[in-house]
Amino acid sequence: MTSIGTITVIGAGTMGHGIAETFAIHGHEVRLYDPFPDMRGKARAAIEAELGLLAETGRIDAADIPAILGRITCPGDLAAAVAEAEFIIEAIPEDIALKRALFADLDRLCTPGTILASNTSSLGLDDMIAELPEGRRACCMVCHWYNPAHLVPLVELSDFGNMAETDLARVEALLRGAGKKTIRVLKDIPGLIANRIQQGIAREVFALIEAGAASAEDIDAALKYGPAFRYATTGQLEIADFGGIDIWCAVGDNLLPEISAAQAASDLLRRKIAENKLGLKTGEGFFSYGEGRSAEITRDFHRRLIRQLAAIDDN
Ligand SMILES: NC(=O)C1=CN([C@@H]2O[C@H](COP(=O)(O)OP(=O)(O)OC[C@H]3O[C@@H](n4cnc5c(N)ncnc54)[C@H](O)[C@@H]3O)[C@@H](O)[C@H]2O)C=CC1
Ligand SMILES: O=C(O)[C@@H](O)C(=O)[C@H](O)[C@@H](O)CO
Repeated sequence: MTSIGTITVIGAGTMGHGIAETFAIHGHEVRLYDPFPDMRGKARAAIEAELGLLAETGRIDAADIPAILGRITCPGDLAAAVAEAEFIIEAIPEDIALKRALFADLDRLCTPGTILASNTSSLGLDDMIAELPEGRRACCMVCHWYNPAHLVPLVELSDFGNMAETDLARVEALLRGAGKKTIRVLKDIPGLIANRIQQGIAREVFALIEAGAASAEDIDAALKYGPAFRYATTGQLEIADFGGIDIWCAVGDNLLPEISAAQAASDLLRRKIAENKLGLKTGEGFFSYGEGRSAEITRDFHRRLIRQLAAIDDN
């Protein structure tokens, strides 16, 4: 099986910069393309800051940082960014029209056999590539990373039977070689696996806040020191086995009629959007962060995740 060489990441935002950083840390030449120069600049600054914290916490050697940065180029021209690339992943905004247009551009610009992946959170692969020729569609997949991409181990691979096994195996080897934990999603279901689970949890959390069941701090603490604490080392199906499937069945019958079955995002989120309380990026969401503390708070969040990484390294 031939390993993947040059990698191109399209979209240098929240996810794209971390994906590019991850591949560069693991020795790959990476082109990080974005049409907006300011985004390319912000991406490089974010990568440098994150590499500094990885070095400070011993995850990488500080002496390697110049070489890692040297493996990342940030072209502003799409054709140049994708030339000779063997694996391309897009992390552009979650907008089906944008993604369809980008895949059409990639079909025009890329050599046959180039693997094209989407980091989409919720859109269907087929919706993005339906207009592409059959041969190009057979090289398309979803490759869904979690935020922050350079720290969260999970990457969900999903081709829905669309790709040759050899190509899927090459991507799997690429990601595992970059320290990621991959799973294969077998059905064309929007949101894949972990996002569907996560949205189910978030739906109930927002419903509990709306109902005034507990404070925001306590609801987050309940998750952090309860189920999420267990989930860090033990999956839900194992937990059901350990707790007793009969118990999980009985409790399910009692509680499922009681919990939220909302079929749309909570109005609580819409009210906060209307108040421009978008979270850390506007200084307030469910919690208040004050002005100009985004970098400090993000660094603390990453430091917590790095400690968590150390804990699961032995798993
Ligand atoms: N933010 C998150 O927590 C996660 C997001 N995702 C998915 O990753 C994708 C990207 O999300 P984010 O990184 O959060 O978005 P973002 O808004 O932070 O970054 C998107 C980047 O794409 C660039 N861009 C816009 N139009 C473009 C185009 N036509 N061609 C190339 N670049 C373009 C923008 O300049 C921006 O830098 C979305 O599909 C999202 O659903 C997946 C996992 C987590
Ligand atoms: O949480 C993540 O990192 C990913 O699962 C995402 O796709 C987005 O954050 C999404 O879950 C937001 O709803």
